[in-house]
Amino acid sequence: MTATTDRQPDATTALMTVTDTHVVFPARTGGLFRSDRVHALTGASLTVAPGETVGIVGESGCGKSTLARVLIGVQRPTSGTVAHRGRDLWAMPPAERRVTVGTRLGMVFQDPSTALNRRMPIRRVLRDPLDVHRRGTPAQRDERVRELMSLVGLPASLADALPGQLSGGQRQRVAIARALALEPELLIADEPTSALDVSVRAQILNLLLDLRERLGLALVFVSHDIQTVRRMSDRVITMYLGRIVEEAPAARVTAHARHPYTRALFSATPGLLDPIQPIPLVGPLPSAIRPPSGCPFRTRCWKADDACAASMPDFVTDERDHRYRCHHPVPGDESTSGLVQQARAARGAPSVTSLERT
Ligand SMILES: Nc1ncnc2c1ncn2[C@@H]1O[C@H](COP(=O)(O)OP(=O)(O)OP(=O)(O)O)[C@@H](O)[C@H]1O
Repeated sequence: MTATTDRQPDATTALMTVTDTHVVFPARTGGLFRSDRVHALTGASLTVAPGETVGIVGESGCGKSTLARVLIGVQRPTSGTVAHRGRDLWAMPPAERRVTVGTRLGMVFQDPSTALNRRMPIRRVLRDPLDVHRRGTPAQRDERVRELMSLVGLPASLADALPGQLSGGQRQRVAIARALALEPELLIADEPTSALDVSVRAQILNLLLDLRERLGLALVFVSHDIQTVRRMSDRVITMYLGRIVEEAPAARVTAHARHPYTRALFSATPGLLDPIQPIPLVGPLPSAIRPPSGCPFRTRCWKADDACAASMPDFVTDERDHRYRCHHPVPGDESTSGLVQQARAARGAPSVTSLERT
């Protein structure tokens, strides 16, 4: 087992390499002072290899979307670097960055209704990126539009329809087809099904899985739906208050997660662990404007002590490429019921709350 300040990515094999990135925003709401700043991302590092699927989980406001936007090159980090195949996106000439971001990286958003121009027929929605990046002849672009519609399971008869004439599921298929138009290497899906009816969610997830296989895409998947993240991903990243606190192979993250926050998050997901009892935590997520000193999870953690207030520990990486940063990691074989009892004993059952069920 090794202690590292963070993963040292291999830039020759990684598709995307994010190194020690911070994103700080001026506070929109909740700030007491005009000078208040939101620490949306703090020291985040990760790599995405070609063809792999990385899931990102964490409560609302933990920085998942900010990390996704940094990865896709639409959010410039306040500090730190983000590189595509070893080349720093923000050190590139702007024209080269626009081409890299526009053609190699694709993004699918939560709500297809707002992501698509309501006045553009589907044919134009899909042709637009091909026109902007001057791909092929006009006839080849028309052919590519037909190909894309078929790829995502949309009938050719919908080519002249407006987004408003389609169902939510069909609109999300259009958004996925548009993201794939220029054959990106990486697709980032930020809550791609949460605005859809439950009945079509599985179809869209299966479509993403199918496209991943057929096109050899890398996928970064952000969701509150932990079951789905686990099913879709090779690796799962847990974020808490702007920090990556754990990264584990998907098979190990459920019952063998080492960070207390990951265990609490998964225990609050119905049907994932046995018993179904959530690990009780104290209070709500602290403000990202004034995060707690040391480990930001310490204010809610049943294991916290003075060491946790004093410093954020370095990452420890085990032989399974499972990394976590915690002064008091959960033993890998500790049962959830044991953790529930420990948390109750440490805090006193009546005063504790559990994470919101996601
Ligand atoms: N443009 C912005 N200006 C100011 N604060 C922002 C901005 N974007 C995000 N934030 C803040 O940064 C923090 C992280 O937000 P982010 O959207 O990345 O979290 P998230 O985990 O994706 O949340 P959710 O699951 O609700 O989408 C939050 O406190 C949020 O309010």
